[in-house]
This record gives sequence, structure tokens and C-alpha cells, in this order.
Amino acid sequence: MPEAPRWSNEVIGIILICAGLLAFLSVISYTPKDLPKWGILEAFAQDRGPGEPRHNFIGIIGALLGFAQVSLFGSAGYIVPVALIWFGVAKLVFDARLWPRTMIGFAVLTLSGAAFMHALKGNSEDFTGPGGVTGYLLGEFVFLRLIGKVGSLILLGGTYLVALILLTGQKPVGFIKGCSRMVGDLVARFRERREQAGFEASKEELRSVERDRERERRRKEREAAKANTPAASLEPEPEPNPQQELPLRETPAPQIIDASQRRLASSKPGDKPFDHKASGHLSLSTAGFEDYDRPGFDLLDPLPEEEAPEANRDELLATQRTIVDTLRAFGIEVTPGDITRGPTITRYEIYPSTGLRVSRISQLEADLARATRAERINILAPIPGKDTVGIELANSQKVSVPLRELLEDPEFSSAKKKIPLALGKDVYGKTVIGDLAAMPHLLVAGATGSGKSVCINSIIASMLFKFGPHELRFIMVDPKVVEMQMYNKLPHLVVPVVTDPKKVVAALKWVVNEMEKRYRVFAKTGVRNFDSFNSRVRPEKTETPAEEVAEETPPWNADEEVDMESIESIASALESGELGPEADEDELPIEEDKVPDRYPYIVVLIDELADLMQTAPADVEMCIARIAQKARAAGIHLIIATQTPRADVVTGIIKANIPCRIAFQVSSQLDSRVILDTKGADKLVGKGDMLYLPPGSAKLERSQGAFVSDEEVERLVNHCAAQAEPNFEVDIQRSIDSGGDDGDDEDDISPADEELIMKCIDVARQEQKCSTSLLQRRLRLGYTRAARMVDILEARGVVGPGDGAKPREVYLK
Ligand SMILES: Nc1ncnc2c1ncn2[C@@H]1O[C@H](COP(=O)(O)OP(=O)(O)OP(=O)(O)O)[C@@H](O)[C@H]1O
Repeated sequence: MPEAPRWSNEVIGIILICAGLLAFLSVISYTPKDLPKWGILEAFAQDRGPGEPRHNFIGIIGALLGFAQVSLFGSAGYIVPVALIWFGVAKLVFDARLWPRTMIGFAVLTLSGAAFMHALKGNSEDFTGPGGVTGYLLGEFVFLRLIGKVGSLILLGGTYLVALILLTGQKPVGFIKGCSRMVGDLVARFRERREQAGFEASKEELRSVERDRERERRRKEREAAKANTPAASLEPEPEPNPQQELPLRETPAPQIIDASQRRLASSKPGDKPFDHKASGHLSLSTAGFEDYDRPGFDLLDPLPEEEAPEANRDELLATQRTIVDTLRAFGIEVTPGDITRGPTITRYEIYPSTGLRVSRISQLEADLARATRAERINILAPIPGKDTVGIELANSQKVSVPLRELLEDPEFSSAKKKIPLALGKDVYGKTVIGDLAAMPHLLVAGATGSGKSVCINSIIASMLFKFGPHELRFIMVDPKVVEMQMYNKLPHLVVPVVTDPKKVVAALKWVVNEMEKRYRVFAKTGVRNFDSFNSRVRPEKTETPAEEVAEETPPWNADEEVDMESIESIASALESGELGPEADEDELPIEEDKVPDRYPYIVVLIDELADLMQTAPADVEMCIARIAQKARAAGIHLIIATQTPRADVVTGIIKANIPCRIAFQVSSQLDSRVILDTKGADKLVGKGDMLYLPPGSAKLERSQGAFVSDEEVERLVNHCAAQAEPNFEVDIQRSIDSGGDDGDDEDDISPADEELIMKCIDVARQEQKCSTSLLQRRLRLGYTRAARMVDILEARGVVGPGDGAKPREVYLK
């Protein structure tokens, strides 16, 4: 066992610190007057005045010690005690060894310091100068002689600084910067306090003016009451409104808004949101839908008669006070603003004081949640489009938003919305009605049990209320099998609900083909898009005056805006013969693609994208991307739902093509970012609480989703089914069942081929063009193989048809 050292580090440390302190106090209080006139010291000692005490803190020994330090090192003498204390602390506190490097550091510091002082202003004949004996010898005989005064100052100053940096580990430039920053901060804080004080004073002034006015008003009221009815003076004074006592600022008077109340029923029995007669026209297979009777409100449950529980004002004000007090406790001054109670959450608005960073409020989320005992809290800093910060807390009692309430809102039946979707009600009680035609595609995502299926049901119901099967057709994809079975009776379905993930790609390919066909027909007919096609002047009726045309062939929604500009342009084109049907090369497609009188909208609903992305990710992604990119003008819309918002399900390509999104509650911020590109969905409270990102906007709207029960949906579907039998398109069904290959040569594709196809897709995507020779060159393929790949890519809808020697168009951007 090694022997324990006799002198422990603590003992050495204490001794060194004491020695250092003695030396330090001796040197700082040193004056030659204290020196005793002993022998050689007499030459240095000075006389003290009669009765003048010694100045040195350590007495006569201190005077001698101080003399020794000063005469040896001059002004650099203070370094010796500092080094002693330094070593003492290192030993005592940090149990450190006395590194020779540190000792050398101190030695260099002392010597260079002393020599520098001598070089700066020492007397060449006197060694009692500012550098002491050491400074004199080193400075005078080494440095000044060899490199002159300027050289010595530079070299010694540099050596001194380097030794200082090595010893202390401090960077002088960083240190100076840090100091200046600290001073800047202090000044800024001081200014802020002064402004705040001024602001408080003006607030107090405003408050006292307000109080005086209130007193004056009450006095006048009392006098008037006394003059009119003396008995009235016995009545107690009205309680002051607690909200009026809130501190005043140049902010609007705060209010409590209860937007959670349901609206009362405005419809009479038998009323319908859309009651216009169906116009007898052709489309997919529309025979038998001429007398289609649109559903009425009665199919939905009547709106509850009784009022929803009213907001408790005191409770709301108490919570607001808690929020303000909590923020104040953390040094954040805010002025309370409006309190808005929505169906699910209550939003407390606050005005941050001038110069306050709103991010500081968001940082206190956990503290605010604790203070308000909230299960979930969401902070909007700031509320988009407002100058306030919003703190959203879940209501203890939630008020559901029945679908019927939204459908009765005039906004739903407004002509401005082509495909109105009743989505929900926002925190201010405003109905949120989307327009699928404007979206033009929608992504709905959220964890299971968050309200997704209810939302999809309300969306489908919204469309069933407006459109008959001749105006809108559905393709429903439901790999989960259970969610959409009740819709199988709907006459709106193009094919029965597709549940087999393998057939989904075929169904999507059919949609892509249908889209291409519609575009060919639009080009043939000389119209730009779906709306212009359906409202176009029919060729056989060209002689009919424009007004009569409008009357005779009303569009299915009589209120719908007719694209007059396009009608006029087509009419004039027909007159001038530009669009005449006799052009030879156009004859073939016209026979191929029969021009119907009208096209119905096609809405593709996919419930659970994740299952499809597991089966055939590349194909599904590609079809969705193609439909999403081009289908808007063809009247084809996509609604995709998923409970797995992961980046490999909702891929970048899918997201880039579907800008309109609805997020329900999710479990993590990451999931929220996948859906909305921002956090927030993780703060929702579930059961229909949702965030809606409308088309062309970056502003998320928080709302409570519409609620429709399974029974209501069933009644609605039964009503539609009673009007017409399901009328599935047999050809399409057959094509889907056969995998949608349309007779192309994809049957014998091996896994190795599949890999090559993926590479070809990558090349096509990078180059944004595709040809046999390009694939030959880039992938070193033979001609036959490359040509086959191009055929497969065309069959899969990645590239367009061949056009002579020109490279083919790539649809996948
Ligand atoms: N808008 C709403 N208003 C009131 N309650 C709702 C609403 N939406 C959903 N809920 C409640 O939440 C429950 C679950 O909703 P829903 O079945 O739509 O969830 P989901 O996300 O589709 O789940 P899953 O993915 O498992 O099907 C419903 O049974 C209903 O009670």
C-alpha cells in the first residue's frame, strides 16, 4: 500500500493561500515610509510624519515583504502573491498538482511584466524604477540593447499576453466582446424598464381617468333616478362587470365571446339544401337519374332543442387571471384580451407588452399548463393575422357540431362553392365550409380514434346532398374493408368499393386514363376545362340565341356561374369555322372518345393510404401524383386519408401535389410536421378537433369537425339507393379486376425487370424527358430492352405517348 503523503493537498493549499494573502496585502499597502532604517534599508526608507502610524496592513514584516517584491520586480511584484493564491486554491479546492508549466507561466509573466515596465519608462541608471532590479537587468541589458525600445515593448507585451492567455485560459478579445455585450444588455434592460415604467404610469393615468368618468356617470344616474322615481334609489347598485376592471391599454376593450352555442334549426320539414331539378343529360351512364330526388335535411337527426351549457364567465375570467399572473411571475408583462369559447376549446388572447419577444411566451407552455391544470395547451404566438398571442385550453364540456347545423348555413348552399364540403366550426363559431373544386385535392390524417372516419363521412354526406349520380361519381378505396361498406349501395359509385390493395393501382390507372380521355375530348371540343365543357354551347344548338341556350339547358346547379367568356369564345370560333369537326386527323379520336353531353365530377376517396403504399408504393405514388397534378381541370378530385402520417406513407411527392390538408390529433410533433409541415396537430384534443389548411393559404384554422352518426349516413345512403340501383361500369370493373393492364405486355415482369424499371423511372424523372436511346445510353441497355422499358413506362403512365423522333413527355415531375 502506498504511504499517504505527510502533507495533504489541503494543508499545502491553506499555507500557500495564507502566504499569498500576506504577500498581497504587503505589496498593495507598501510605502517606503514604513521601512525601518536598518543598515542598507536606510537608503530606501522615507521619514514618517510625527505620530503618523504605519500604513502596511502586515506591519513591519509586511513593509519588508512589500519592499522585497517591489525592489525585485517593480510593478510586476503583485504577480508573486497572485501566483501563490492561485496555487493554493488549485491545491485546496481542485486537488490539483502544481504543474511546472503553470510555474513557468507565472515566471515568464513576472519577468516579461517587469522588463516591459522598465522598457516603457525606466531610468537607464536606476534599478529602483518601475521594473525593479529584474526589470532593470533584463530590460536594460538584454532587450533595449538588442532590439531597441519599440521592439522590446512589442516583444515583451506579446510575451506577457501569451503567458496570461495560457495561464488563465481566457481569450482577451472574446473577453472584451463579452464585456461589451454585457454592458449593452444592461443598458437595453435599463431602457426597457424605463419605458415600462412610463407605460405603467400612463396606464395608471388612463385607469384613473376612466374611474373618474365612471364615478361621474354613476353620480349623474343617481341624481336622475332620484329626480324621477325616488323609490328607485333603494335598489342596489349594479355589480361592476369584472371584465371592465381589466387593465386598460391602447387595446380594444376585451370581451367574452361564447361561440360554442349551436344555432337553432332554420329549416322547415321537407327542406333541402339543393332542390333544383336534375337536368336530363348524358354522362358516364346516367340513364335513369333524370328524376333524381336530392336528399333533404329530414334525413339527419333534428338539431337539439335545448341550449348547450353556457360559458361560466367567472371561471373564464379566473383562468385568464391565472394565465396573466403566471406570465407576470416569470417577468412577462401582458394585457388580457378577448376570451373566445369555441365548441371544444377556449382561446384566451393576450397583448404582449411593447418590446416583448412572443417566443418567450411559447417557452412557458409547460408552466402555463401546470398553472391552469390543462390537459393540453396550445400557444399561438402570435395568432395568425392578429396582434395578439392566443392560449388555447380544452373546454371541460365539449359541444358537438352536428352536420345538419352546417348544412343549414347559407354558406353551404352558396353558389360560390362548386363542391361544398361541410368540415366544421371554428373557435369563433364560424362555419368552415371547404370547396373541393378549389382545393382541388385533400389529405386527411390523424391518429386512430381522432375523428377521421367521421370527417370522411361528413365529406361524403356533403356531396350526396348536392349531387346526383349523374353529376358526381365516387371511386372509393378502402383496404381496411370495414369503413366504407355502407356506401356499396350508392348509385354514385363507378365500381363497388375497392378493398383489394392490388386492384387499387388498376382503379387509379383507370382514373388516369379517364383524365387523359377528358383532356382529349376537351381539346377536340375546344374548351379549356371541365366547367367550360359542361356549360359549353352544344354544337347542334349553335343557332340558338345565347339566352335561350342558358334557359333550355340549365347547368345542374342553376346558380352555378357559367363561364360566359369561354362560351363566347367557342361560339365565335365555331362561327369562323376554326373548330369545325371536318378536319381529317381529328376524326379518329372523336370516334374513339365519344363526346358526352356533360361529364360528372369524379371523386376518388382513399381511406388508408398506408396499406396501399405497402403494396405498390411506386405505382400508387405515381398515379396519385399524376392525378393530383393534372386532374383539377378534368373535374377529378382526390381525397386521401391515413392514420399513419409517416414520411414513407405521405411522401414528398404526394404532399407536394396535395396542398390542402386536414390534421386530426396525432401523437407526436413529427407526425404533425409530416401532415402540415408544422407542429400543432400534436396539441389537438381529439374527437373531431382539427386543423385545416385551406387552399392557397398558410394559415391553419383550428375547428371542431362536423359530426354525423352512422345511422344518419345509413339513412342518407338508403335515400340515394332508393332513387336508383347501383350502376357500376362493367368495362371499368373488368379492367380493374384484370389488374388494369389493358393488354399491355407487363404480365411477365420479373423482379429484376422491376428493379430496372425503377432505374428507368429515376432517369426519366431526372431528365424530364424519355426516349429509347436515352435509356440505352444511361443504363447501357440493348435497343430491344430499352424499347420495352419505354413501353412499360408508357403503360404505367410515367411517360406520354411517342411523337415521332421527339423525346416523350415525362408526367412525373
Ligand atoms: N366531429 C366529432 N364530434 C364529436 N365526436 C367525434 C367527432 N369525430 C369523432 N368523434 C368521436 O370519436 C370517435 C372516433 O372517431 P372516428 O371513428 O372517426 O376515428 P378514426 O380516426 O376514424 O379512427 P379509426 O382510424 O380507428 O377509424 C367517434 O366514435 C366519436 O365518438
